[in-house]
Amino acid sequence: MERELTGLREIIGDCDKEIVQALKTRMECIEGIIQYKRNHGLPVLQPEQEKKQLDRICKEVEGTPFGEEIIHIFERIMENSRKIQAKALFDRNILLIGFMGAGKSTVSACLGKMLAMETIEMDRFIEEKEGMKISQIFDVHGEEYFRNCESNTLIELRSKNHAVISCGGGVPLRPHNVELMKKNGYVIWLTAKPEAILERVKDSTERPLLNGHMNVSYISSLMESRREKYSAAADLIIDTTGKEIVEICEELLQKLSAMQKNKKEDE
Ligand SMILES: Nc1ncnc2c1ncn2[C@@H]1O[C@H](COP(=O)(O)OP(=O)(O)OP(=O)(O)O)[C@@H](O)[C@H]1O
Ligand SMILES: O=C(O)C1=C[C@@H](O)[C@@H](O)[C@H](O)C1
Ligand SMILES: [Mg+2]
Repeated sequence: MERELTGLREIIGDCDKEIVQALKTRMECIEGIIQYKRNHGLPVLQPEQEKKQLDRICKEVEGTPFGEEIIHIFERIMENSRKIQAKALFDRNILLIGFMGAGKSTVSACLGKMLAMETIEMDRFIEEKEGMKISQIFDVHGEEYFRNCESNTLIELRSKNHAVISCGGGVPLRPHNVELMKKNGYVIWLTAKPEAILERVKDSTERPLLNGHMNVSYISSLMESRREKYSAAADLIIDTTGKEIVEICEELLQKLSAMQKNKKEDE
């Protein structure tokens, strides 16, 4: 009986060795793919390719016991492959800035999934720390206090090195914040036409600066007054008007890779 158990454990040990070897080979292939994509200016991530691989695995395990568990393991393998690709392609944080409703939070969530990167919402981070919603912080402590919370959060986030950070809409207003952001990663400015912004945020009361001012003319003038500040902070600008989220993320990744490539060639 005991010998049978030892035998089974030995087989598991051999399986693990084979799995480790196969994973090493798989990761090496991923490194090769990264290099190829870089050299040929191809999109960073190709979700249709991942879907093809997963379909292949599903067929392979069809009707076998543990099919569901095996698929689950492969999903993790693919998630980690995305992580390796993203780490190789982007060596720094990605910080999203822009007007309220420009899509920073939505794009950040989508990018985080695509690149298997950690995502950080500055507004949520502050809400958790202060134990109240942004609108309450404005009501109880005033805007200046909230702006100090933003600056302190940026200081805390200096320790992050591979995250997508969705900044509050007003973060680039302070020059010192801009300095911190630029040191901490690539700053991407998401823009949208005032009409599109209004359409996106008109039913929400969560943005204190817009409460009582839900109209295109107010949004336009506040946006205009901030344009120079956003522009000074931005490494890259992406117009989101009329675009789907995935489309925006793909454009962002394409432009970011090209920018990184140019930067490295200049160095
Ligand atoms: N490209 C888009 N097309 C249509 N709707 C969008 C787009 N991007 C975001 N939205 C929608 O607009 C709303 C605001 O988006 P989101 O919260 O991501 O903006 P934000 O830039 O994070 O705003 P804030 O600065 O207030 O945090 C959400 O309901 C979201 O679903
Ligand atoms: O643009 C702004 O000033 C703000 C944007 C939101 O993300 C919140 O940070 C807050 O509502 C202020
Ligand atoms: Mg947001």
